[in-house]
Amino acid sequence: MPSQARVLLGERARPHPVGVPEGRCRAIADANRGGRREEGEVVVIAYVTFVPKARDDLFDQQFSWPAWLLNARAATAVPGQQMIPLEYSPLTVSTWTRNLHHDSVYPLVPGHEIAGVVTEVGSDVMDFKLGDHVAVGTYINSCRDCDNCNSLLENHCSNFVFTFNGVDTDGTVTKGGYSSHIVVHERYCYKIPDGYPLEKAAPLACAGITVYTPMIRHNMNQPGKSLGVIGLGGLGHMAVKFGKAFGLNVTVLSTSESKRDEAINLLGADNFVVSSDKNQMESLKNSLDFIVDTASGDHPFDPYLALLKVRGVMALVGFPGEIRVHPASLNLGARTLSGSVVGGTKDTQEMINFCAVNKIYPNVEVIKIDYINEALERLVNRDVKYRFVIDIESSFK
Ligand SMILES: NC(=O)C1=CN([C@@H]2O[C@H](COP(=O)(O)OP(=O)(O)OC[C@H]3O[C@@H](n4cnc5c(N)ncnc54)[C@H](OP(=O)(O)O)[C@@H]3O)[C@@H](O)[C@H]2O)C=CC1
Ligand SMILES: O=C/C=C/c1ccc(O)c(O)c1
Repeated sequence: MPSQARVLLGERARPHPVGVPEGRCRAIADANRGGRREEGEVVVIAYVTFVPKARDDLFDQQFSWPAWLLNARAATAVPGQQMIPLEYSPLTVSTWTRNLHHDSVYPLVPGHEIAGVVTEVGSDVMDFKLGDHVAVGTYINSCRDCDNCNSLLENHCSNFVFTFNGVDTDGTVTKGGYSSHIVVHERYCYKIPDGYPLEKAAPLACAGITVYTPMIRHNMNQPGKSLGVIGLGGLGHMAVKFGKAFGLNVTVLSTSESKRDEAINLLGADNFVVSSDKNQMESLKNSLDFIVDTASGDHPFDPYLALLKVRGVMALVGFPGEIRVHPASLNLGARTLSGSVVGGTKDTQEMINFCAVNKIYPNVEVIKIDYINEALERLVNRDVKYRFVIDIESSFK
């Protein structure tokens, strides 16, 4: 019988040692709970991303920065246990953190792009050992019995458990990576190859796999094909990197003229189009094999679908409020509008290995915890290239 996976975070809440301005956050005393381990689980303490998208929600009375500050502190204070200190934690606050689904359970500890070092392994763990560098992504459990799980497409298991704000098989609400450590079944843990910078690894576990999956599924790893990337953010910049590594002709479709130079000269995109410029969009019509739509906000779909060749595919990975498409945008040219969500465990490990071999690294800005409010401000203003990563360990030194 497979052992049950759990994600369990910091042991005890303590007064946090880092000053955070009054009114910006509120401490949660009961955010943590005792850690338990079972066979088959590894303990990971890590770096986590931070990507808030709506400022007000971040200061929601029950969403609390100190929740994870406290967790991070507690990690170093638990005696007698080998654990992985949380080192970097990219800031990502997504739909759940914002309670857009109205299902958030508080206190809420986010963080679903996690990278760290294994400090403890359960007796049944086969593939990991102490000291391994590992990542944990969007989900930490699934039924392990359905067709999707048996195909290692656990991301489509109807019982998959989100890394935070999910209800695990034992009824507990999961807490994410803004924490001292995470205990996770090895199935949902990915090996980071030797030499891969740990502080850059966390975004692979969500941003990376989310764009890699539809690109592979739609055979966009064939050199010479043309790729459009809507939205140059955490996901979009990874799509550009994968596109170039696959030998594609990459066009960035952005709302921000200010990103042109970076897209072309740093990320290596072949073309950059401001989506509000009708002439630029017109010149691209019927030219793209595939588009990956990473835009986080509402936007029209018809102008982008018009850029696809006959039988071209646009894969939606972002979560706009709604999709409105004129039927002719799909019927004429037999175009497809598809969707995708993160990726399975096999594909995730494959993607990480691909990144290591091809030296594909997410662009991150490593920050300490006391920079959190400035980071928030900059995130709101889309001023980050392309993930803030919190160096938790150093923040407490
Ligand atoms: N399907 C899945 O499995 C997953 C989905 N997501 C979703 O993907 C989306 C992107 O995430 P992430 O990359 O981290 O977010 P970021 O905030 O890092 O980037 C999103 C980018 O979208 C563009 N954008 C924002 N608003 C609009 C708008 N109204 N119209 C057009 N473009 C817009 C901007 O790029 P620019 O300035 O270039 O226009 C922005 O930089 C989010 O909706 C997120 O929830 C995230 C992870 C997994
Ligand atoms: O089931 C849907 C999950 C989507 C998702 C995963 C990760 C992330 O950052 C999101 O914004 C959405």
